[in-house]
Amino acid sequence: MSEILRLEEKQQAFAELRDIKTTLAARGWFPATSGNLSIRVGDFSPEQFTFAITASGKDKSVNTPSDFLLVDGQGKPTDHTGLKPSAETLIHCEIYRATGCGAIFHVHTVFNNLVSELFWERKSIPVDGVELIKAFNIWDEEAQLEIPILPNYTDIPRIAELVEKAIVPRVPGIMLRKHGIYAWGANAFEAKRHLEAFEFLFEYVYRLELLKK
Ligand SMILES: CSC[C@@H](O)[C@@H](O)C(=O)COP(=O)(O)O
Ligand SMILES: [Zn+2]
Repeated sequence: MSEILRLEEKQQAFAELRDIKTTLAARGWFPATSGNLSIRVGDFSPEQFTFAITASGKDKSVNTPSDFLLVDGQGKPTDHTGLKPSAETLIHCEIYRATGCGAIFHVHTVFNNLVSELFWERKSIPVDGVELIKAFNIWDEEAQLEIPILPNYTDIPRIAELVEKAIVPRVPGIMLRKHGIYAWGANAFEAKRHLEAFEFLFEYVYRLELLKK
């Protein structure tokens, strides 16, 4: 990739990340510095790719000149920078490698944490026939989904190694138990639509469970 093209693509990815970060922060989806966002830049092969990701530990409700950096497929910074990539960068690496997607957004919310615990023994969150499933481009009438849940190990590489096997082809997301959702898409627009659909469905599933009791 030429240096000029790379710089342009990097700046475009950083600008897109800033916009989505601002929008999601306004909803309160990054409490206590939680959450991370990434957008892939340039060519992709499972062996080699680059993406822009949020720096670790930042207050994601504030925009600064040092919020994002570029990393490679191993999660290592590609530029000289004092910034540390997200502590969860290796999970992004594995999702990109397994899916070839273009953007990944991760948030912690009370509803996603609650349903991850409610359905932990099942290892997936069932969603039955809700219209918003169509946001995943699934058009079957009364479609049924199972959103996979992985354990929330402290050691991120231990989680990363489970990602590829856990991915369900038509479900663009993985939940970590009592932690949060990773949602992805072909680009930032699609990843945001998927993330919003997941969060709607988690609140629906949680409230339905309460009503059934
Ligand atoms: C501060 S609690 C959340 C973190 O432990 C982590 O799960 C998270 O989502 C944010 O980590 P970060 O390294 O800023 O990307
Ligand atoms: Zn997290």
